[in-house]
Amino acid sequence: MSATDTVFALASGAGRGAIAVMRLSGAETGAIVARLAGGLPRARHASLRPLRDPADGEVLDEALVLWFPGPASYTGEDSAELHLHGGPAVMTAVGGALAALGARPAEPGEFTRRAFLNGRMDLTAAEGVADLIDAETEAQRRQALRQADGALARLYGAWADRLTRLLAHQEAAIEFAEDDLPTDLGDRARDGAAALRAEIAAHLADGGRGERLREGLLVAILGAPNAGKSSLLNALAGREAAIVSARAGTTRDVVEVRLALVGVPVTLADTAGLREAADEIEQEGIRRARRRAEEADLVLAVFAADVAPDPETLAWVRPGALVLANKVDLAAAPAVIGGVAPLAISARTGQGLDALRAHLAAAATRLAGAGDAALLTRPRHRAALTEAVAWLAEAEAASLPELVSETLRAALRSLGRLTGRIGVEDILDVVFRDFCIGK
Ligand SMILES: Nc1nc2c(ncn2[C@@H]2O[C@H](COP(=O)(O)OP(=O)(O)OP(=O)(O)O)[C@@H](O)[C@H]2O)c(=O)[nH]1
Ligand SMILES: [K+]
Ligand SMILES: [Mg+2]
Repeated sequence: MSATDTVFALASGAGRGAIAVMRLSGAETGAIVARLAGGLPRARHASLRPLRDPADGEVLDEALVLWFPGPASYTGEDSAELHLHGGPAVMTAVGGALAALGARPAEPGEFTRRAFLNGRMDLTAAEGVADLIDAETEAQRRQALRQADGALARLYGAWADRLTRLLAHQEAAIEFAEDDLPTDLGDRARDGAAALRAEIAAHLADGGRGERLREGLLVAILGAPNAGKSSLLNALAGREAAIVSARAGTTRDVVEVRLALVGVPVTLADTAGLREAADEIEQEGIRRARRRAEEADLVLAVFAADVAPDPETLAWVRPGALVLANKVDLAAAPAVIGGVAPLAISARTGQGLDALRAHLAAAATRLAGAGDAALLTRPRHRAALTEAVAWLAEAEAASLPELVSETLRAALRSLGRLTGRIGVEDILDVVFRDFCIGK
């Protein structure tokens, strides 16, 4: 299997549909499409053609054929699209004909991988394409589109360019020192490293919003048995997702629903009521409740207004938790619970739920709101940038010029891994373009 094979894949979803899009990419695309469609249409113009079986000339389908010669195509290679009638038999027949003509089925992500290998996009943009396909909500879609469009690629590429220039200055400083010429190039490299480090550090200090938006927020509902947790989940979800009953210990497992709040995907988790349970299954449910709450971005600590607050749930009244007094249709909400003024709600009558939704929306914006900023979205980005910051700090502190060079080079490698772009040649290019060293 080679990256230079001509590949094909169904670009639209599998199954029946009005139209299915079969996509091809690779050097043989033009020849294969010409054989199948009796000639190549004009580049980037849709043309209706019969597709014929190369073996016996039988018409397989009438298709819209689009021809995208490289390098101005998605993959950078010669590519084509066949818009077929969307039935399984059509797909099988056309797929068989393409294979008979020498193309092979593409691996998952292979079109985008080729686009990356051909320099059509960097790694972060390729990740953005994947995220765009997976996006469930508006805010996710905007963030993914921005990234696919190269927002992170431009930011990280500009940092890599600056770093390359600093490294070139530093190398030149070493050269000039050998010639006993006075120079402040070394200081300039060090100052530049400090400035760059501050910028990257500021980008890292985003509170994890981009990553949270990509992953979605986890909100866990905790409380004593019968506090009304499942009732609250159902009220917020707008459907009977969890069983509600007057019997304490109804919920045994974690019940989750997906919601979108201000465009942020949220998993709302209802859990087993916290108490000293004798029952083995209930104990396991409570263990799961606690584990989910530990993982949660936000805990809703639910108390019933008509009973005294239980110590198990009080232990979860900590910064980052939202304290709720439920059943305020039965009794007035206490002024404070665990030192915090609770939000008064009734899962039964709906009282206070709009205020709760507003609180949740504000939390979603605070924790995962991207606004217009290009935020990092993956642990991979965070790890590479954290590494670059550490190398830059070493460069600033290094006393030997060679060590400054070494550490700047390491920082550049970290950025290079992030974008998949930087090789040593880039540094050499700048050294020889920006400097006339004269020896
Ligand atoms: N009056 C009143 N009753 C409520 C309210 N919320 C829940 N209930 C009732 O309280 C009882 C327990 O509700 P659930 O939602 O099952 O409580 P839970 O916290 O999920 O209980 P477990 O799953 O056993 O931990 C049910 O009879 C609900 O109808 C409320 O706001 N007002
Ligand atoms: K219950
Ligand atoms: Mg329940």
